[in-house]
Amino acid sequence: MRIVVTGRSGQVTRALQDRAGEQLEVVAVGRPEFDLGAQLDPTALFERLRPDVIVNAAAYTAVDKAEDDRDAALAINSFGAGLAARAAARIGAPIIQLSTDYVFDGAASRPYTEDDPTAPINFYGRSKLAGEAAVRVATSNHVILRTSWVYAPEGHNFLRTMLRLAGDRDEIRVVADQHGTPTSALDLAAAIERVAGNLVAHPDEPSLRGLFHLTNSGATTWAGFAAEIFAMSAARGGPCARVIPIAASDYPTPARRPMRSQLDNAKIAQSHGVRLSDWREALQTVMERLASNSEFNLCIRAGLPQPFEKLEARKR
Ligand SMILES: NC(=O)C1=CN([C@@H]2O[C@H](COP(=O)(O)OP(=O)(O)OC[C@H]3O[C@@H](n4cnc5c(N)ncnc54)[C@H](OP(=O)(O)O)[C@@H]3O)[C@@H](O)[C@H]2O)C=CC1
Ligand SMILES: Cc1cn([C@H]2C[C@H](O)[C@@H](COP(=O)(O)OP(=O)(O)O[C@H]3O[C@@H](C)C(=O)[C@@H](O)[C@H]3O)O2)c(=O)[nH]c1=O
Ligand SMILES: [Mg+2]
Repeated sequence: MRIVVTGRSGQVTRALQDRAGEQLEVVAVGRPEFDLGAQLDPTALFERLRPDVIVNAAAYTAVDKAEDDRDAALAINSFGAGLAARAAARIGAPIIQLSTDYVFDGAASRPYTEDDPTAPINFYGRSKLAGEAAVRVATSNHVILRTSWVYAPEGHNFLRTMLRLAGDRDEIRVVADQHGTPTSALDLAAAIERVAGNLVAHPDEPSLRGLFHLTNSGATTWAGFAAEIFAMSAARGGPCARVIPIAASDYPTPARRPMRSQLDNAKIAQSHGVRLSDWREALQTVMERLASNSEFNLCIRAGLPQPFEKLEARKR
């Protein structure tokens, strides 16, 4: 199977590339020849690459920046997604569109299902929701996959931000009243491969198409996620800091974030046979991967920026 994935070095793109092997070919397309913001029709590019499935993973993902950079966020996340989906339809390939828990307002008291009404409270969420609609209009041969709190050993994510901040701080204040589910890009890529395989194997099966929620299982808060990151990092001699739980109201940001955005994963388990592990288990795997890369080890070996010393001091 050949997957064409959009975005050059995004977390999901890289995780898919890592899975490439005999059964799976992964071709990443990105700027400049594939630019979701430039409103260029990618039909000819897709035609040339002859994918079995297209994964639109490219997006404007800077949540706070999107509040002030609305034209770009909308161009990429909405119009761009529509262009990619129309091109997919023209070449007869299914498209898997990535979307987000931030399409919800977070006021629910239980995990959101695919039937629950959306009501984004920030512009990133609005632009991604408009992207879902654009894909739906362009082709019925789609899967819209809403996920949340994605992290990976590489790229821009909360895990790496926390480890970096722990490099020069003993304490980090982290929001403890926003609930959701951290999701490993590695697990997400495995699931995408499975879903793509199902779409190819059953080109006319409607139950495999449409809207699905997919995250690791369980839930926590950003503070809970940070605490687990540091516990696992400390166990490997990596950077760690004390997490000071705070209210979101004490951490002002340009964009509001949902208070509860856990997603119910029952539908994709039923239709595609995909079920992801508990978020802590997934985090272990990513931490192992991270600990084996040079950056993490360098930090330990050089004793810089003293994560190890801090840890030793605490043990004494
Ligand atoms: N990160 C998260 O927490 C979550 C992400 N999602 C969704 O999952 C998908 C994948 O996210 P993730 O892998 O984390 O994304 P990243 O933030 O890691 O990467 C974004 C990707 O989008 C590409 N990109 C940005 N602008 C353009 C453009 N104008 N034209 C072409 N490519 C562009 C970037 O390209 P380049 O490599 O060239 O910089 C990069 O590859 C996105 O649709 C996102 O909305 C959903 C829920 C949570
Ligand atoms: C860096 C930092 C953040 N925070 C808070 C701010 C915010 O409420 C929360 C998460 O902040 P971030 O900016 O890392 O995460 P954010 O960009 O909101 O992450 C979102 O990205 C998009 C792309 C998605 O689709 C969502 O699913 C979600 O993953 O943590 C702290 O409390 N302390 C800190 O030191
Ligand atoms: Mg962010």
